Amino acid sequence: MKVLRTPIVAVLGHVDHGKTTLLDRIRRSNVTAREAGGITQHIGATEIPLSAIKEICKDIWNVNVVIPGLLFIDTPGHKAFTNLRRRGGALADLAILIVDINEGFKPQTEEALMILKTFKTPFIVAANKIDKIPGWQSNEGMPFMKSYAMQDEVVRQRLDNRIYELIGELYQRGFSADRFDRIRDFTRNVAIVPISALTGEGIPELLMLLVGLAQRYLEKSLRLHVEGKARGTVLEVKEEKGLGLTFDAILYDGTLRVGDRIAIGGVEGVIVTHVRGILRPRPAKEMRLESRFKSVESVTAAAGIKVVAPDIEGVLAGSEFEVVESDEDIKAFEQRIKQEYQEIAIETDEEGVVIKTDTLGSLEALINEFRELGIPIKKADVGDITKKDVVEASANRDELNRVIIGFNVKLLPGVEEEAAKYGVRIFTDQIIYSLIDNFTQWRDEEKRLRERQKIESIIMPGKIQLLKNYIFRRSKPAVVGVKVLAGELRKDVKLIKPDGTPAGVVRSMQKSGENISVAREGDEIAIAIDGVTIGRQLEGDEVLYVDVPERHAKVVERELMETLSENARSAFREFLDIKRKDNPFWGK
Ligand SMILES: Nc1nc2c(ncn2[C@@H]2O[C@H](COP(=O)(O)OP(=O)(O)OP(=O)(O)O)[C@@H](O)[C@H]2O)c(=O)[nH]1
Repeated sequence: MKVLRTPIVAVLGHVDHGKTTLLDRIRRSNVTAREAGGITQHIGATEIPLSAIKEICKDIWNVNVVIPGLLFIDTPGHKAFTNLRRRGGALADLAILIVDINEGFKPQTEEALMILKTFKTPFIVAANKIDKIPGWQSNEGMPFMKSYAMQDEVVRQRLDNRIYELIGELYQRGFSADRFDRIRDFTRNVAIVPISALTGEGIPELLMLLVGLAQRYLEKSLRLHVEGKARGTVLEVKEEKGLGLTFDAILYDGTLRVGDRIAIGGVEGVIVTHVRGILRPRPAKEMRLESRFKSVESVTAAAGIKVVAPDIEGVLAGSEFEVVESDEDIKAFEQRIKQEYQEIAIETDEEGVVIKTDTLGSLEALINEFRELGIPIKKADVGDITKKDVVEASANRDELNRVIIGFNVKLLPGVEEEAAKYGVRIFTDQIIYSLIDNFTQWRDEEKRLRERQKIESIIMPGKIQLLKNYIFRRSKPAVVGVKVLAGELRKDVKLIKPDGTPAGVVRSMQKSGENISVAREGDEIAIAIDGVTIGRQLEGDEVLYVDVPERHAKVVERELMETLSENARSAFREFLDIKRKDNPFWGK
């Protein structure tokens, strides 16, 4: 028979949308479910064996399942998710994205989605707090479909409307989703299960779908070597009274035994030690006993355990460990950890921003998102922000890249002063989504500002008509009424005639008796022109063009055409024709 390991499930979602309540509810479940097969408490995780899931779902159970159950990681949230890694990705095999159905999407919902996308983790959306929908009649622990059928028509409508909103939100972010009972192909669609973590409604469907998803998609990766090499992820290192230093871990592969030699990722490289003891929590009813743990000889994945081992001071939370039998094994482990780190932490683009994060997982998610946005990355690494980072960021040619993005990291002393000195901007946040949002907003605003500055310093095309009936003075300077036919006219620009000959410099402009510095398409104004005499170089009724300097004309033609009106564009083309009549390469 195929032996599949227990899939590991994480719960993600915005603050207060109900992650903890859902985990609590699943942990407590109803009494019969607990008696049915023991929902067992692990270290850092809760296991619901298949028998207990079947009991919770008994009204609707219709699947053929060979996975042994589900293991929920007890620490909810994206941090737990991105911190806990295993070979090439996140520790969790599956995720529940919990969204308060009455509030909809929030920043951390966005963030969770982003992370799930990065790690390609299959997930189900739990639309929580349906009991708060006005008029909802709660039915403790009932399957959603059954409880839904018992609600008033208007209440059902209210719920459906909110589900549609969620579908819309997910659609905008590239996910096709629907209420679970309307989905046929779960490979293409994200299922939304309406639940109440408080009353337990919908939890039967949620669990059953998770089991179904695991069974369908993960068979290959779950078909592990329960007998193979033990591998796991460290949750945290903890001092335990009477035991000394221990580490809590999730074993995701193989069987770990007391006496096994293990290699673990540490602050300063790989640590090699051996398992002195494996502890599991005592069942709740034995809680009064002296110790909270019981010692076991071996344990099989997936499981949450506490490991007693010597020399583990430097062990890094979130890193992997593996049983090693020989020196080659240790080397291979070191190599793999290094390679994985190198694959993620990058030092590539010559020009780009600097990214610093707290963990490899969050680094991976951020890099992924920046790549998708097309923002260059010069350096990405785990750790606090240092002066060296400031120096690297400041070496960028483009100011838009003189930026450090910090997720959940500190600024080391002196960094702020250094950044101010070198004109480096630092963005930090504890939500990836807001971090990216703040940065891109700044970047967009900065770009707009530049564009404006560029436009303001560039002499833009313009075409004017002299008005013969409004000649106020013939020379020194000539003062004459004009109409701006296209583009704009500024003080101090030179003018030319359609044959390319110079027609003086605009010294000043007046509109309705007021001095102005710029006139736009359609304006009728009086201008003073230096360097010409009306009756000699000018008749006083001709069309004139702004003499855009060659360097400016290049910029206009290459970059600013889109900012011009239709009229200004054709006036500019006429102007270029004049200039290129004798020199076809003018302004090219
Ligand atoms: N009415 C109702 N309230 C709920 C439900 N689920 C959670 N709550 C309440 O919502 C509040 C927040 O729930 P938590 O479970 O603490 O939310 P969380 O997502 O774990 O929040 P953080 O741990 O702060 O991120 C609590 O007051 C819960 O009692 C539900 O299904 N219905």
